[in-house]
Amino acid sequence: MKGLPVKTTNLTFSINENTILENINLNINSGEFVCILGPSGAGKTTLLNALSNRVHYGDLEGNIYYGGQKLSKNGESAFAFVTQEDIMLPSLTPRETLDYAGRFLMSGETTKKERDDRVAEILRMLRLNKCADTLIGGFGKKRGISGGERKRVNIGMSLVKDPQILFVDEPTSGLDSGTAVTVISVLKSLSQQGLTILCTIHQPRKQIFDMFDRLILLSSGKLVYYGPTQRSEEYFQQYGLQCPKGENIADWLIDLIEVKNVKQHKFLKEFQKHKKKKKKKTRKGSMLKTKDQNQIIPNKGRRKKKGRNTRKKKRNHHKRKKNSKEKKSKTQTKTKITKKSKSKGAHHKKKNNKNNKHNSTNSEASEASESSESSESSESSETSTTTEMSESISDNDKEVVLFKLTETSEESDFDFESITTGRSRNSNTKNKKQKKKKRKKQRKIQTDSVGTHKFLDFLVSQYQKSSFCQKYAKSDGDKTYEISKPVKTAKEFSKLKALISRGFKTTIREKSKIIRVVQSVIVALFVGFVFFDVSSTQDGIRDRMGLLFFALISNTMLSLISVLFVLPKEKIIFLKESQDRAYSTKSFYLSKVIVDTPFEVLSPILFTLVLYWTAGLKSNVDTFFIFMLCVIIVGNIGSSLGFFLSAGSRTPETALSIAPATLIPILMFAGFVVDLESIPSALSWIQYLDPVSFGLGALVKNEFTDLEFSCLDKEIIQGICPLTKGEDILKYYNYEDVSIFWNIIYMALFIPILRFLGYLALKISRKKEIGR
Ligand SMILES: Nc1ncnc2c1ncn2[C@@H]1O[C@H](COP(=O)(O)OP(=O)(O)OP(=O)(O)O)[C@@H](O)[C@H]1O
Repeated sequence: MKGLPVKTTNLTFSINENTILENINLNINSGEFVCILGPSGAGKTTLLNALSNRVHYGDLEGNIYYGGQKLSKNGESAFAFVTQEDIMLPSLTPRETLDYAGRFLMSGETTKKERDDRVAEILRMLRLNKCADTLIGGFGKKRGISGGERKRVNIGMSLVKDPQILFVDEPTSGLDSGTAVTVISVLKSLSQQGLTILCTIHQPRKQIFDMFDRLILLSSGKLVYYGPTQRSEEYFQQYGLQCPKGENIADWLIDLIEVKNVKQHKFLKEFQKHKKKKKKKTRKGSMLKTKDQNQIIPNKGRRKKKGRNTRKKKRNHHKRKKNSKEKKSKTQTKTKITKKSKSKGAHHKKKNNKNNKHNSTNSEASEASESSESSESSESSETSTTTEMSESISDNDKEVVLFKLTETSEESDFDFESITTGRSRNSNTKNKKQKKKKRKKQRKIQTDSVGTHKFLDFLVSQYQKSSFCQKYAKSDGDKTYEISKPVKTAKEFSKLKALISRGFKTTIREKSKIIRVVQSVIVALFVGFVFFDVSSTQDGIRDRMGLLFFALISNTMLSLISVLFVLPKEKIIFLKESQDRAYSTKSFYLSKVIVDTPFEVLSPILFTLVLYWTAGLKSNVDTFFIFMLCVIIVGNIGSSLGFFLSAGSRTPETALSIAPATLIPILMFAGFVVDLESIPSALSWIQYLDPVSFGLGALVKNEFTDLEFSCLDKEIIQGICPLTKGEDILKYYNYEDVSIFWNIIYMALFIPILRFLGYLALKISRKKEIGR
């Protein structure tokens, strides 16, 4: 396996001015196993989608390079995406699933033997040999292979085309911890074989977390950390943020960066403590020792704080005196240092720049420089950390705000100490009312995310300046890779053949269409016995018309419903495979029509054979075949309508709920329920959009022509039997001028029209869902 490196520069993604990803710089080497971690809504999936060219909405800015190149037209063949949902056909086995994926995605020149070998290799790599020939199951069918095995089949489907980068969305979701470990270890072994793998993950246990080479830590679309997974803990330690012993580092990291986390004050407290500790130590001696002019900034801040701290002064006169003295001395010191450090600061800056240059050209040296920074922090560790913080303060207003949080708190009641300890600073105040008021305010502050946002901004800007960022996110990175040539997949006709073969296999195994055939026989038997040997009396006229109407409507409904229960689910698979450019919409749609049609011919034939003779309709060969033809056409209209509704609906549920709304006008305007002559002229045009109205016209004319009727005694009115000739009946019901031939043609025209509309709906749906 040959992996490809991925590099992003200032990747920013926004939807309607809402920034989802902000300035993401990454440099992922080939063969690395990278984990994207962050709280819910952090932008993990969006980042994965952006990297895999799956965002077809919003504004994507910045650059993405795959193997040093921007994405070319055919470049997508270099990567594969494993969706969070295991979308696959339940009535296929893992081996068949991978084989069909191979027929769509592998090179058109691949022989069957090569494809079989590749499938066998993937089954072995993913440890799926045991269940290779078991039906996948699930998805409304009986249970088949396990959840972990399904996940691995899902991964396997992406591997058939031999990608260089694999994007995996939440591979462990819905799996128990043991199965999750198995899935991740399979991915790890793939990355060890050279494949670059990026995956989003939710709350991984330690064992899983440790398997990743690199960690992308996101919060609110911002990069908080990108670097080696194993060094993430060490990175945050330098800010006094320490994962408690025994706590899962991944959980701790998510808690740390979650903006709305009310527990966040815990980290602020840690951070505050750390800052104060460093400040104290720095104050003791580092001020004069340091050569960096930036270090005077905290003192500047402190000076301001003291100037503003009027309440404290009132409370403690003695303290105020001391403070005033300190202030004086600090101001003097500041002046001294500013003068002294002007030249030395410039020198130091130069030195830093030099180091940075060195870092970017030599990764080993960069490591050294980075560890020198860490050792700086261990040697005079406190000094170094304070330096980093003060740099951030002086360089960026945002951080100044962060540092001011405690200072301004005394004015604005933003009191970290009281937040973190839960005790009021004015604990000596005896006024209970005041205390109560204060506690109320504190509770409000705890849930306020302003502070945590600033805390996050601090972490983000701190990361931007860190050597980790220079080394892992912004460096030139891996140069040892080879870009595979885009794969030219099989011809569309071969894919159509594969789709038809898959369609017949799944239709027969799922028995959906078999059920449709059986249903039509049962319905025909039932209706045949209700109308058994329909009479030729006056009552028989209405019965015959009812029977003809019912034959048409029942076939429309049965075929419509049989499609609605199957196609929307297959549409999900179609959309998934279209993302991978497996085949064209035309091929999929055509294969569905080809697989559906034989069942939609067989069912009406069996229906007619059973019903026609049971009910005792006109015994004439022509009449029989015209009846059969009309029922076949109407059955196919029902399935075409089902295709249209399924293709145009987003979910199977929507398609099912729209179906009755389309059937009601078909029933109303067919000409049996309501006399079409009596319909208001404003609505009467609808009958021409009702295929059943044409069908009923053809069948009534077909049945009643040349048929003789008699009267029972009770039906004779004033000694006359009103309707004895079929022609009189046709005249009475306004079917006299109907042409059987043209009515059948008009009715049959609905099939191509609805099929075409279905195709358009599917194309539009594909465009909407996947952007092409
Ligand atoms: N199409 C969209 N339109 C509007 N907002 C969107 C869209 N897609 C994502 N977002 C928003 O972008 C943010 C990031 O979403 P994303 O799904 O990438 O987060 P996530 O980290 O993967 O979350 P989770 O772990 O819960 O899946 C969310 O606030 C989400 O509401």
